[in-house]
Order: sequence, then structure tokens, then C-alpha cells
Amino acid sequence: MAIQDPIQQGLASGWKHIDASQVAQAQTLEADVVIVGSGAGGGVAAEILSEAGLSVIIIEGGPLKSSESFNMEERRAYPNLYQQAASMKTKDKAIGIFQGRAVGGSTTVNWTTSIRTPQNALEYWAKEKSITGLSAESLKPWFEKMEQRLNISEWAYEPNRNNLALRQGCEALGWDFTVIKRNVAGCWNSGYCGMGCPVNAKQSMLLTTIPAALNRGATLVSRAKVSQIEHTNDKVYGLKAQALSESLKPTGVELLFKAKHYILSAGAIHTPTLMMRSKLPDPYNILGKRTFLHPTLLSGAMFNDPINGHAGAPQSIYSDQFVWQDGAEGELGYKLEVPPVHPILIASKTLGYGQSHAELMAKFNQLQVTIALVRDGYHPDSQGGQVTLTDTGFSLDYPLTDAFWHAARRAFASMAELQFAAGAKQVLPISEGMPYLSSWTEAKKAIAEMDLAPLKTVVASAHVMGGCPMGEDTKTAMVDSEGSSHYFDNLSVMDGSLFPTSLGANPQLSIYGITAKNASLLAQRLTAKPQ
Ligand SMILES: Cc1cc2nc3c(=O)[nH]c(=O)nc-3n(C[C@H](O)[C@H](O)[C@H](O)COP(=O)(O)OP(=O)(O)OC[C@H]3O[C@@H](n4cnc5c(N)ncnc54)[C@H](O)[C@@H]3O)c2cc1C
Repeated sequence: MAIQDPIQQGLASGWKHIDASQVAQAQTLEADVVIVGSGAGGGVAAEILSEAGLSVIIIEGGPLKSSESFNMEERRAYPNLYQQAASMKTKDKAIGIFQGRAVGGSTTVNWTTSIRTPQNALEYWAKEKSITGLSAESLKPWFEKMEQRLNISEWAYEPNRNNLALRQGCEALGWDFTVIKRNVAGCWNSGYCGMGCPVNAKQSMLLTTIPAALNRGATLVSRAKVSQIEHTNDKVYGLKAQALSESLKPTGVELLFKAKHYILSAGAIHTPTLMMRSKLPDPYNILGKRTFLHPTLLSGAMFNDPINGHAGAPQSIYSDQFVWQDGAEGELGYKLEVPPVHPILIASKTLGYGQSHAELMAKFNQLQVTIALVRDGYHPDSQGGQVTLTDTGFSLDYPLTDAFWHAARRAFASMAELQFAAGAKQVLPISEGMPYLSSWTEAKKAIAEMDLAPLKTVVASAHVMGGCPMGEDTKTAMVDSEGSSHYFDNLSVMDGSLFPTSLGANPQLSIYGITAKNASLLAQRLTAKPQ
């Protein structure tokens, strides 16, 4: 069956798309609103503002790719669609970070799990982080709007074996679990979401809000990296961007963007980096601090029967048994999920080399992987990471603290207990020096004594949050609770960098809902007739 490619069709119908790699001379482009970044925040903002009749330009550092080129191959997807070819790391290299870099941002490559912001997080923000107007009740209509827009609904099919093990372990132990809601329409259940959906089922920004904005006359500029926010004391008056070549190197051509209003949606890490590089006022030294990752531990398990974790919807079950167990401010909690099990992804997130690694990869199809995402940013010993500028870009220093390691040990134990309860023959906590463990009794003892340390223990993240927090108190927040800058009338931030803590849940729906609310308020403000 031939797959229709709505992006190619849209381009053929006359969408305004400028591929900056093809631009030979400096240009200035103008609109009512210019948005930096086309991911979860940028996409939703673009649709809502163009629907309100405003002219919109979306600037994206990555390329415009579509199903035509999504061929389910890791070796092509990671260099083409991810920041730093999916090999981004924290300063000490102890945490591997995944972030998208293409039109649609991380939503083009994400795994479609869609969860509303947990009540515990919202209550903590109201109490401790001077955030107003973001209760579960006030956000409800915005979540409903985005759930409908992106066809977010509970996965109605049998989970794949990888997720089924998570469910069976929870059932056997009497632990909480939930069937995941996903933003898909007509999903083929193939399991390759992380490489760009080859059948256009994933309702990413690439397939939904960005085309809607382009249909309303918005302009998309791809392969253009915004490098500077030009500003006076209280107004932004332009953005400078570098055109990038097909291999995403600066071509030397400079683009200038002018607008009435500017929105930063470059994502956590990149929004604060751009603000810092542009020397935006930050009297309380907030920018880039408190960058959160949901630092994630992995536990492998060998089953007798095939697991084939590469096939089928990558995430369809999660367990919140341990996330908020001790309250928001108590010990760090962790959410249990599974990742897709593709060879490069898993080979880069396991340990060993030579024979031991070859043996593990030889049994790849029997490998079940459970992950524990640690909820960072609430406990006093969990302040997240700090982004700083370097000559070539940025660096993220994320110290893994005692509170984190304490959670990690508990998480490894929970994952092993769950995997044995689900029928695993052996469990392998992914940390240097750990052997295959053959029973829960053996695992319990070994995990209680195991050495946990940066670079020994594999830690990963696909959830980058914070670094440009919202809130009413200027001592702790860069923008207010609606995402408007505390320092510039015509600047907003709409992306995952707004969160003052991590969420304890996968972030995309929180970004969609909060952006829908804030972009709608902004649209009202920008289209209001002067009195
Ligand atoms: C592999 C993977 C799996 C994930 N799975 C899930 C999941 O199942 N469920 C879930 O809820 N979340 C998931 N996430 C996370 C989720 O996709 C992100 O939290 C969300 O997309 C972040 O939205 P954002 O708008 O903050 O940034 P992004 O979506 O990352 O978009 C930011 C965009 O800005 C661009 N940009 C950055 N700097 C510049 C610049 N200077 N100039 C121009 N453009 C710039 C980037 O190239 C990028 O395209 C996953 C992420 C990854 C990487």
C-alpha cells in the first residue's frame, strides 16, 4: 500500500517553506509573531496564533523531513532527527540525553505516551513555586482540547511483550499500573516511533499543528539556527539566525527576523542557552539552573520466550506505584515504564564489551527492558543540572546526588522484583560489575550491595525540562505563569523549559496543554482592538 506523504503534498500545494540551506543571501523576514523551535511548544503556539489571524514565522534549526525519508533505520534516524546524533551527554558524560532536532522537534521522534500533568506537581508548583492559575481544574479544558486535537486515547490493543511483562509483574505483585494514552491515528503497531513515524500515524507536531499553521499561511524556515535575540532594555526587536547547510553546519548566510511578538520554543537546554548567549537580563541568576532530566535507570531481563521489544507500540503500560510514595518532597520517587528495544539504542545503553556484550546482543530478542524514571527537582538534594555557555555551544553539568543514588538502588530492586514476578529467568541491572542474577532473593542481596556511581551505572534521559522557570516571583522565575517574560513585553517562552521541577510523568501533554492555554491568552492580547 502506498503511504501518502502529507508533507510532500502540502509543499506541492504551495506551503511557504524556506530551507535555509538553499538561501544564498542575507534576508530579513517579518511577521506578527516569530517562533523559535517547532516542537511540542512551538507547534501548538503556531497553530493557535495563525488560527487567530496573526501572521506567523516558525524557525527550526533542524531539517524538514517526512515519512518519505523515515525508513525505520536507526543509523539514519539518529544523525538526521536528533540533537548531536542522539549522543548528547552531560558534562561528565554520566547521563546520555535524547532530544529531537527536526521540524516537529522531539515530537517527531517521541514514543507517543501522553499523560496530563500530575496533580502532585501542580500542587507543589502552586505552593512552592509561585505559580498561579495552573490547577488540574483550570487546565482540564486545555488538556481536553489537545487530547482531541492529537487523537490522544488509551491504547486499545494488546501491549507488546515488553510492556506486557511490566503489566504482568504489576499484576503478580498487586502494584498499580495504567494503560497508556497515545497520540496516534491509524497506528500500525510497528514500534518505530523513535525513528519518525513511517506511516504518518503519530500525531506529532510535524503532522498536525505545523501543517495547520502552514495551511493558514504561516512560513516555516528550516535549517536556520537562531543565534541572537536583539533587544533594548524592555523590548526585543529582532532575532538573528544562521542558515545551516544540509549537514547542519553554518553556511555563513545570516537571516534576520522581525516581529511584534517573539516566542522561544527551542526546548529545555536550548531556550535558556539562547537567552544566556543574548545576555538577556537575569538579575537572580536563574537561567539554565534547575534543568531536570527524569534521570533514568535500566534493568535488563532474560526471558525464555521471545520478547521482541523492537516490535509493537513502544510504550503502552506504566506503573506509578513508586512515584509519589513519600509525597512530593519526600524521597525521590520513580515511574516504571519500558523503552523500545532497538539494537543501537540498547547497545549504547548497556555495558560491557567484547564477549560479554556480544553474548547480550546475541540474546537480544529475549531481552525485556524496564526503566525507572526518577522524579527530580522536589527534594532539597535534587536541584537538577546547570546549563552553561561554552565556546562551541553549551554544557550541562548535572550532579548525581546521594538522594538520586538512594532512589536508584530502590528502583533497581523494584525493577528486578517486577521482572522476576513477570517470569524473567535472569535479571541484569545495567551497572558495571553486575552479573546476571537468577532469582529475586539473589537480586535483592546483590542490589543492596551493588556499587552505584557516575559512568558505572548507565543513566539516560529523553525528558529534558526546566532552565527557564515560570512563576510570579521574579527571584525564582524568568517568565510569569502565562509564559510572558518578566523583563520584555513582547517575549514569551512556550516549551518544556518552563517547568520549575520535573513532572513525574512524560512531558509532552503537559507542554501541549499549558502552551494551548498560554498561546490562546497571547492571541487574545495581540488581536485585541486598542481601546
Ligand atoms: C526519543 C524520545 C522519546 C520521547 N518519548 C516521549 C513520550 O513518549 N511521551 C512524552 O510525553 N514525551 C516524550 N519525549 C519528550 C517530549 O517529546 C519532549 O518533552 C517535548 O517534545 C519537548 O517539547 P519542547 O517544545 O520543549 O521541545 P522540542 O520538542 O524538543 O522542540 C524544540 C525544537 O527547537 C529546535 N531548536 C533548538 N534550538 C534552536 C535554535 N537556536 N534555533 C532554531 N531552532 C532551535 C530544536 O531543533 C527542536 O526541533 C520523548 C523525547 C525523545 C527524544
